This record gives sequence, structure tokens and C-alpha cells, in this order.
Amino acid sequence: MTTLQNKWEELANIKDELAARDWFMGTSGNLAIKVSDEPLQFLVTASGKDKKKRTMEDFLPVDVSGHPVEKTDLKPSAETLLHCAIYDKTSAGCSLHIHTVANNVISEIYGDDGKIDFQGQELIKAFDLWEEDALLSIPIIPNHADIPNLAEEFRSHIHADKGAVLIRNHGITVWGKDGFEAKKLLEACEFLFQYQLALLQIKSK
Ligand SMILES: CSC[C@@H](O)[C@@H](O)C(=O)COP(=O)(O)O
Ligand SMILES: [Zn+2]
Repeated sequence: MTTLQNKWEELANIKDELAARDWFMGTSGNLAIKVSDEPLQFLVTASGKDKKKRTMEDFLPVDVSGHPVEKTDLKPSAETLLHCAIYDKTSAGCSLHIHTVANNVISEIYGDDGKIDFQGQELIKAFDLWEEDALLSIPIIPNHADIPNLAEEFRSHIHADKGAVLIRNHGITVWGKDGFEAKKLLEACEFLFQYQLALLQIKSK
């Protein structure tokens, strides 16, 4: 298998797993995986597809600017520029974006604070935060309709080879060194969001 085929398979398997959790409602979500560094190329989901289905047209390779590397009728994800920002600024190998009810509600509740913090939660260890008083702070940015504008604001919150950013009333994008790590971070975030919502609900009674 070529690197491209390997990466395609890796991303397709992740897509299937996230689809099984119903994390691609209404064709939302997009996924990317790095194929090469020089030149920078990554596979990204084709725009507007039903991501619960597995087809030969699910992904296409794009370059550093998010343009298809070969002639194709497929359109790269509308949010490809966010993935470009990640691969430009970090050595991450995989980036995942999903919309869930939990991540949208959390982004709205804490949106005015510009972040949500988690402390004293076991699952923050997914982000390599091991100290007893460690704090995981997930930025929340406005959902700019203009994607270059959204990507620019998103970019200003990329500071490490792994991370997560919430887009208000839109979804979350996470990145990590490979598919395994990116998926782990995504699952950890969704656990923390669901926990927080359950806690708020109990406290409000
Ligand atoms: C159909 S709603 C979701 C889109 O607007 C977008 O936010 C999204 O996540 C998927 O867009 P796509 O272009 O398929 O990658
Ligand atoms: Zn989206």
C-alpha cells in the first residue's frame, strides 16, 4: 500500500467510527489527515457528502493552500482552510471537526467567556495534562460566515501540536499527532462537554 492509500484507510476508519456515534448529522463535519510534509499534502473530506457512507469519493488530496492536487470534480470541505492552518502551524498529522448538540450548547453557554475551563477532571489527561491542579482551557471563537476570516481567528488559537477549539454554535475542531490521538482528544472533549451539561442540569434543580 502507498502512503496515500494507508492514510485514506486510516481516515476512512475514523470516519466510520465517528459516524457510528452519529457525529455527522446533516452532512456536518470534516476530517483531514496529513499525507506528506514536503510538499505539504493532506487528505480532506469532500464537501457536502453524507459522511455516514463509505465511498471512493469521500476524500481528496489537497495542497498547503487547500487546493486539490489533481484535477477533480470533487470540492474540498468548505472548512479546509482551518485544517490548512493546523498543518501550517504544527506538526499534527490529523485534524477532526464535528458538530454535536453537546459541543454546540457548551459553546453557547460559555461563548461570552471566550473559553471553557476544565480542572480536576480525569479526562483532561488526554491532552497530556497530568498535574493535580492542571487546567484544560478550550477557546470558543465566533462562527464567522466568511471562512478565511474564521480560519484566521481559528489560527490564532493554535499553539501546540495537539489542541481543540470550539466554534460557537457550530462545532469543534481538534488536532493531534495522528488519527489515534486526534480521535482520543475528540472523545475526551465530548465526554467533558456531556459531563458539564449533566452537572449544570442537576445543579439547576
Ligand atoms: C451542512 S451544515 C455543516 C457545514 O456548513 C460545515 O460546517 C461542515 O462542517 C461540513 O461542511 P463540508 O463542506 O461538508 O466539510
Ligand atoms: Zn462545520
